Amino acid sequence: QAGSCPLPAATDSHRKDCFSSRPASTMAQAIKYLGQEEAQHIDEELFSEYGFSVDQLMELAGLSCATAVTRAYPLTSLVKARPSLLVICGPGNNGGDGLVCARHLKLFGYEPTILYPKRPNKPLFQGLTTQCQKMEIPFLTEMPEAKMIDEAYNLVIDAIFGFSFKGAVREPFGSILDTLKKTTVPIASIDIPSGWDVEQGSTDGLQPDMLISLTAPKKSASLFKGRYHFLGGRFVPPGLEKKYQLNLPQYPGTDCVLQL
Ligand SMILES: NC(=O)C1=CN([C@@H]2O[C@H](COP(=O)(O)OP(=O)(O)OC[C@H]3O[C@@H](n4cnc5c(N)ncnc54)[C@H](O)[C@@H]3O)[C@@H](O)[C@H]2O)[C@@H](O)CC1
Ligand SMILES: [K+]
Repeated sequence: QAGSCPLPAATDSHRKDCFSSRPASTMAQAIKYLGQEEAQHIDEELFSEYGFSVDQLMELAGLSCATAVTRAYPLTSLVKARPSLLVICGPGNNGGDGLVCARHLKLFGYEPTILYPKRPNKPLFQGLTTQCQKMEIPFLTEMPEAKMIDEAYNLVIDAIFGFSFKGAVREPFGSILDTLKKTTVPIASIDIPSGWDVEQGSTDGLQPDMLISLTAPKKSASLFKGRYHFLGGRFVPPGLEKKYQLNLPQYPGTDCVLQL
């Protein structure tokens, strides 16, 4: 995609935003797709060397995800009478991104419902859960059947596993993913389609309609076949971008997401 604007329907002002301050040599290089270990190293470095806290980056990541969802599925485009969404959160930081995303989507006028079956006993996740409860976001006690999900929700947000997922899926997430595979409603996956190998993907796994890659896409993202691939997590310091040769495209203006 050398020299082409990453925005879908680029206006002249968008083009200017995309290209005005980058030298031609940088624009020509493709964005890097990260391996699992590399993604984990970047993560560690952000917290150690660069002094960020998990809460900070999770807030920005979750806000990016909520913003990307509003771009791909604006309120006016939803087919059901109510702007209902199901957000499924896993046991790690990907699940935390899901909680933040749900809170912002509520503020943006959507009606999220959360399924959060394995909750870590840590103040960060307890706080994020309380924030959602105080925002009057309902929490389900069990995974609904596929038919019920198709009837009740416009979209499922998959925040189950991110770049630390490894091996065979353990319960209750195996059954949850099996049910999700039977749904027809669109799925928006945060960072990785859950259940996919971070580098190799999965031939019989979820096929999300949307993928929101955070920081930089992971290798499996090259196998994503859905309609919307967004980049979010606009928090990478230039020194870190350079060290890992991420070749990130320039986000337009003050936006926290861009469509790849
Ligand atoms: N550095 C970054 O770019 C940032 C990453 N964030 C998010 O953090 C995610 C990574 O978070 P984590 O490292 O906590 O890991 P994940 O959220 O990817 O998953 C780890 C959790 O899943 C469980 N798990 C792993 N394999 C499993 C299996 N086969 N069956 C069942 N459970 C399994 C682990 O026990 C652990 O509880 C990213 O994908 C992204 O969504 C953001 O929150 C903040 C910034
Ligand atoms: K995910």
